[in-house]
Amino acid sequence: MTPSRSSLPGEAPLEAPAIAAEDLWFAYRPGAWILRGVSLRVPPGGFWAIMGPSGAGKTTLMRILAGLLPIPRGRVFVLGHPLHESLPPAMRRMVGYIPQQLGLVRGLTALENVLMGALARHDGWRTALGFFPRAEIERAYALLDALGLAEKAGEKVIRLSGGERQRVAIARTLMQDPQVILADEFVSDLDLPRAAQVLGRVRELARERGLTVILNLHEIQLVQEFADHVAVLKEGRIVHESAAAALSWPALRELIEAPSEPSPVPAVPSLIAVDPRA
Ligand SMILES: Nc1ncnc2c1ncn2[C@@H]1O[C@H](COP(=O)(O)OP(=O)(O)OP(=O)(O)O)[C@@H](O)[C@H]1O
Repeated sequence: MTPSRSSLPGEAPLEAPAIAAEDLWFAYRPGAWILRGVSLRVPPGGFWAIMGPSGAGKTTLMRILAGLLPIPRGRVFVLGHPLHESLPPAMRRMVGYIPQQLGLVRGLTALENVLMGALARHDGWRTALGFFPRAEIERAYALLDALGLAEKAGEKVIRLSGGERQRVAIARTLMQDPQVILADEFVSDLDLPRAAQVLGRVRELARERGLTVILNLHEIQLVQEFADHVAVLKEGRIVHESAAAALSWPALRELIEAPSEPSPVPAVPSLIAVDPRA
């Protein structure tokens, strides 16, 4: 069941969101709630930014949406499937997650890293040993080419610049054929012009493919230029949502500096999550 309500008489049908969270709570340790009742609905094809101060819970939220953390309380739907129940493996491939540290294998080449994105489609021993069908190799190369990295395909990741690595990570995620991309501050190591270049390309590719994208971003200029919608997370709660262009830097600062309102604590104290990967 998806969380979309049916439309009222005379109203256009409501589009089911690509990602929806309903009253999502999360704690790494008993009682220390990191997310406190987060609700959001990201429409298909949306290009959303999540902003907020350090420690607000942005990475935690991304990891939950990527299916990497348990959901102790609340409901999350990805492409209409309930993530709080079990998500079929085929659905997991529909969600591409780019962590802040990118998760590339530095000793492998750019092309080999991109091919990793196809692993889930080929679970035989040949791919485990690095033999990919020719068509996949050509696709991986085409993706690197589309991101301006054709001539770096054979270069080991350890020898690439920060921006080149970011583009390899994007190519690897696209290789997975996702419908949703979740990217966690993946351009934070770049200066603004280079971050803008990478984000511009990601937006183009996302539009061409009809992807839904959520990015954790720190720079308001990048949010205004590239995102169509922004949500601000503070102390585990969404304190603002609007069109990205409508959020100014002074307004963001005011939101972040405003005194926090107390939030009700969930009634079931035993629902505590532990991060198994921590
Ligand atoms: N594995 C973990 N175990 C325990 N606490 C954690 C773990 N990961 C994060 N936290 C805590 O959860 C809170 C939110 O962290 P999170 O990384 O989600 O915030 P963030 O908004 O992404 O911050 P930043 O912008 O600095 O990356 C922080 O107080 C952090 O210390």
